[in-house]
Amino acid sequence: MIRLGLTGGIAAGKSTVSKHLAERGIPVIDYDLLARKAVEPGSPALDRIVEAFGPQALGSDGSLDRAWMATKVFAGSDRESNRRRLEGIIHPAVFALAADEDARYQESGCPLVVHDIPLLVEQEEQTRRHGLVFDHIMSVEAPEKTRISRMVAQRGMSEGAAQARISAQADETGRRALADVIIDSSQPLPDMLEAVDVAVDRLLSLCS
Ligand SMILES: CC(C)(COP(=O)(O)OP(=O)(O)OC[C@H]1O[C@@H](n2cnc3c(N)ncnc32)[C@H](O)[C@@H]1O)[C@@H](O)C(=O)NCCC(=O)NCCS
Ligand SMILES: Nc1ncnc2c1ncn2[C@@H]1O[C@H](COP(=O)(O)OP(=O)(O)OP(=O)(O)O)[C@@H](O)[C@H]1O
Repeated sequence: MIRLGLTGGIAAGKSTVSKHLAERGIPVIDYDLLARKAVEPGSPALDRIVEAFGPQALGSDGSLDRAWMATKVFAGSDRESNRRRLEGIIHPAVFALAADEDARYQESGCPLVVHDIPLLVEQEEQTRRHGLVFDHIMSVEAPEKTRISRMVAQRGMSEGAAQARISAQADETGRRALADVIIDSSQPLPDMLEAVDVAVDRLLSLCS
């Protein structure tokens, strides 16, 4: 089974690419989704977050207050230590869930599985520790100013909050150092998806 790591900075277009690949019937493991699953009400990770950050971490419905948590880990002078603390709680659960999903796809004989993982560069060592070694890495890229305007226009984020997320992540150089496929998401969507198809078809043909 080919394991393709799909990465990119925030709002670069990873989900657009992974949705397209899923529509082609290719299995996708979505780490943002797993990170939400890991902190569902009743989960050990959510209990640990409350222990670490206090009851303000919970909204009135008892689930993680994501907007509050985002201000703790992406803004303020303690953001880096807070982020490390939150990641230390959530990531082990996320990578364990991802490894389980990956194993299920492997058992069912899938030729290719995509790991949609925003923090692939930052967490490369941790993925390896969970036995997740990528045969290929696709990085989806767009200029910072394009990504900021996407976040502002489509997600209602302030420019500062958008910039803060970018600053919390590896830069393009870090991603390029690992990637063997680069997808430019500043080109028109049909062209971008065509480039994705060409790259993925090539990977599939290499293993047949
Ligand atoms: C802080 C949280 C609650 C904010 O939630 P919110 O709904 O605003 O964002 P969401 O989870 O949808 O993430 C959106 C994007 O933010 C970026 N992002 C998320 N977590 C991080 C992080 N720890 N470091 C850098 N960028 C991050 C990614 O590009 C991600 O695609 C949430 O992002 C979180 O729990 N982060 C820690 C878990 C994590 O690292 N997730 C990334 C996948 S493993
Ligand atoms: N080639 C493109 N042309 C125009 N808009 C695009 C293109 N690719 C992606 N987008 C748009 O950019 C926005 C961000 O894309 P997407 O949600 O896929 O990013 P992401 O990398 O998954 O973000 P996150 O890191 O938050 O998960 C979306 O509104 C998407 O429609």
